[in-house]
Amino acid sequence: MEVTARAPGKIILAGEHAVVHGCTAVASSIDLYTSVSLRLRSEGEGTIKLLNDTGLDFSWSIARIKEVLSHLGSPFSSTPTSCSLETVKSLAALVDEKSFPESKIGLASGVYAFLWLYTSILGFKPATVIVSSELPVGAGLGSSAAYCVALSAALLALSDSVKMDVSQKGWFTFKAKAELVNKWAFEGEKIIHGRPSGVDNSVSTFGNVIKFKTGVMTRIDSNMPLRMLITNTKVGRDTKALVANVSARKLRHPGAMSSVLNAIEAISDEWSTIIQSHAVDDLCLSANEEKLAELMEMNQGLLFSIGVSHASIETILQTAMEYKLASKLTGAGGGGCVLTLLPSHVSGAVVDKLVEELESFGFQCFTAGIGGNGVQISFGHSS
Ligand SMILES: Nc1ncnc2c1ncn2[C@@H]1O[C@H](COP(=O)(O)OP(=O)(O)O)[C@@H](O)[C@H]1O
Ligand SMILES: C[C@@](O)(CCOP(=O)(O)O)CC(=O)O
Ligand SMILES: [Mg+2]
Repeated sequence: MEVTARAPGKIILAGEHAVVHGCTAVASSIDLYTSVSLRLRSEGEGTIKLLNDTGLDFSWSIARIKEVLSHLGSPFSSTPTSCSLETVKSLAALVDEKSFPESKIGLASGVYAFLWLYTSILGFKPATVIVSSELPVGAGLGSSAAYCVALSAALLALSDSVKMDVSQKGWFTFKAKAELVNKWAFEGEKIIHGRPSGVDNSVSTFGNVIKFKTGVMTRIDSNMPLRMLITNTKVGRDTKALVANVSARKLRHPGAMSSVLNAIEAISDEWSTIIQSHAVDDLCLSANEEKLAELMEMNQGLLFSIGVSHASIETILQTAMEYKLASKLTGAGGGGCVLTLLPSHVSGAVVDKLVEELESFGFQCFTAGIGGNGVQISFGHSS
């Protein structure tokens, strides 16, 4: 029995970090996916195997995994449950038994999340799991959420508690279980991020453009053609550390930080109003695009003030400014990706020139479809 699940990455248009502290963010799915193929194997082959296009290749015997985790009473697929610190330590011990390549040590938390989601949802069934991704990992495009969402969807599709019609052909949305997928993915994100807001797993599960505040997601019908250039600084960073640094700054300067976070929330609210409005003509559209550009500049300034920008991000902002284009970091910052708004009047030739200049610094530029599908599954399909 085999299933493949694919889940999209995301861009945060406004409100990253502030959303962790209860303020509104606006985010959109993008058409770059992480895919997870899960094949259950016969009981004779007593291992759980994880193959990953990031270069990881691990296999654990079922007997060893049971020894460490069976006291937890899994599977409990219908009850998304947090992984305790003590259990994370046990998972780390399982991973430490394998020779983990030093250069990939940042991926260890992804493997802990895998072991937690796998055993909680499927128990101790032998299987091979293959992960592949079109998303840069650790670059602000929500690779961690896409990974947790795709993993949760594939595991739930083959779990005993979910009865699926496995004869369905092609990709389809997992509507009936999307809420459950989202909740499990959030538990995986907690292992990777420490304190996720839930915006990334929600937009990856449900797709489209969303507004998100204190765990509540509202779908937004965007009536604006949104074009963004995405530039990857290729500077590695870790969301968990950046989120923790912002929380520490908030503890040191509660009054100032609360004003900054509220200002970011006002920007998110204005973003959502503008993109839902109908521009009656080109003049009105470009006025709206100018407002969004200003909001991006302000959001970036506020993100700088909470300590999550980076010299590489500033270089991109300045370069795009020479073309009168506004940018902001997206995701946790500290490196990772930057969004540059491409208003409708900007020609392909101008974009090409900007891309050439940015790539001459060693950055990588691309565009992506904004606001498409959420998680989808397909039976008997290999990615
Ligand atoms: N394809 C994947 N395989 C294994 N782990 C992954 C994968 N994608 C993401 N991760 C996990 O997510 C982490 C990166 O997440 P994060 O720092 O939140 O950045 P982002 O979500 O912006 O890419 C990685 O270090 C790893 O633990
Ligand atoms: C910084 C934050 O707002 C977004 C993090 O996104 P990413 O992991 O950098 O793609 C954290 C969160 O909302 O959980
Ligand atoms: Mg992440």
